[in-house]
Amino acid sequence: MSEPLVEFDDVLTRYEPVIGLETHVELGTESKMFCGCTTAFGAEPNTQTCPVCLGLPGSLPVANAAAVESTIRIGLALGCRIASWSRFARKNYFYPDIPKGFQTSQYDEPLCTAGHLDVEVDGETYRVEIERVHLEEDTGKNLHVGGATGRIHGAEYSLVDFNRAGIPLVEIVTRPVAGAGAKAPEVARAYVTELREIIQTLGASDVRMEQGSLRCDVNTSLAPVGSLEWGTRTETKNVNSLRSVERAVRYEMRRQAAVLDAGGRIVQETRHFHEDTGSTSPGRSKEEATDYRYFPEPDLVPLAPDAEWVEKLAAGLPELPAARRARLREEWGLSATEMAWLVNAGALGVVEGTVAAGASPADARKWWLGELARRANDAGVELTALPVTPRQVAELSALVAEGTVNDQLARQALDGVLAGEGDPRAVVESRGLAVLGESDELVAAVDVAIAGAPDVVAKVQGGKVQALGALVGAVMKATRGKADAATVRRMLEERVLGS
Ligand SMILES: Nc1ncnc2c1ncn2[C@@H]1O[C@H](COP(=O)(O)OP(=O)(O)OP(=O)(O)O)[C@@H](O)[C@H]1O
Ligand SMILES: [Mg+2]
Ligand SMILES: [Mg+2]
Repeated sequence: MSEPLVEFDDVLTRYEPVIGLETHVELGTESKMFCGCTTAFGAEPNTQTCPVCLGLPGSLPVANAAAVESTIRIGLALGCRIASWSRFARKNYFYPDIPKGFQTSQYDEPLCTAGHLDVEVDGETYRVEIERVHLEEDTGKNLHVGGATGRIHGAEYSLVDFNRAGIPLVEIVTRPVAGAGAKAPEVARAYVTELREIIQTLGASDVRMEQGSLRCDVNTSLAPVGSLEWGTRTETKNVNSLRSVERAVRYEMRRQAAVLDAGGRIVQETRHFHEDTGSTSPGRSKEEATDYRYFPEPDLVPLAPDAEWVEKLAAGLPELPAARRARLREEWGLSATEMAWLVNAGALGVVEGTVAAGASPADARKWWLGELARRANDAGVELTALPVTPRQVAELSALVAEGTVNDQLARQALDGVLAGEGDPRAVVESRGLAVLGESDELVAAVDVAIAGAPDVVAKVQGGKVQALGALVGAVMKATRGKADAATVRRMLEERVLGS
């Protein structure tokens, strides 16, 4: 189904976009949220269930302390206020993948509230306010089988796998973000990117979007420029790549503008994102919170994290990505653009590894942002996909620093490394790339150059010292770049000028 779309730039002439992100993260705890079943991914369907996560009558849940701890740490990393008293609630709705007929979630008493996350897009900082971070449980998975199309409506029957039901799920909800204008799609993506990196740094989840351990619902609305009221949002569900987050916002902006231009109204609904076309299509019209008949979960005691524990968790937080980037920029002397480029290339780790393996930050930066970036670009691959390790790059720069090779020979050694010939030192050996010292071979080459150019020698001796360059060049050529130019120059001076 193709819908009318307004050109992206054209949208901004009449409308202001507002975005909001709900991110669900499956926590990497050993066991499920309210029972002892394992959370391991990829097992045979329905082999990781018990009466609690199947919602059998009479079974009683117990909250997983490790999941509560992870949620608080995520809240702390986002600068949230941590509640001293918090409760679970039942979110009632009927769907085959929720065995209990309700999802145990948090409603008006979440664990964490009022945080923020700053993200950078094209050198501008955007503050994304966090409304709340709460703990809930994941649903099971419906599998639609058979039928002409294999899709939900064409399926002959559906199966349900409850292995995922009850896995701890943290939901991080932003407040509406206005004022990003044309950058709204990129701000949405930058936010999810940064959030994902924070959670990864905390070790709270493996945050694999393609496996669904991090999933994003992307809310988008448009309001006429200058309007005091926000427009009606649509909610694009379960967007499962960073690129898709950006595309979903972009598409919804263009689609909604066309609806509004034609005098239509946006209905509050969920929408599905289609990777292949980058478009969205309608899902179900959205329940209001009242439709869920939320009420406090009677089977679980309230959570009351004590202040001392929360303080201890705060003190134990690792260095977060933004702080790490700021520190490395300082230590490595990178410009903001260089840092942004490295982050984008996912290459912070390889540069860090090169420094850790003994290279100076200046050398590590020179190799990765210079020669290696060029090679990756020429080969049309990611920088980190080049078949060279940080340790090998450090070895290359050590070979240059100790004078075994010059820059040109080092690049030839890199050729060998990339061709799979082994470590740099081994390649220097096997390809015979070491710089020539004041060896018999070099003395001979110097003598040949002098004998072959009496006119140049006469010029130099007559006072035109700069003419010596021609002789240096001849020696370098004769030794195929393996000589050290400064050594050659000194040897020539000794012989021609007797100094
Ligand atoms: N006018 C708007 N335009 C864009 N985003 C909005 C707008 N109003 C609210 N939002 C965003 O929509 C999201 C709503 O998420 P929230 O979890 O509060 O409710 P929900 O989507 O109705 O519930 P559920 O968790 O059941 O999906 C928030 O991120 C919020 O910032
Ligand atoms: Mg939602
Ligand atoms: Mg939500």
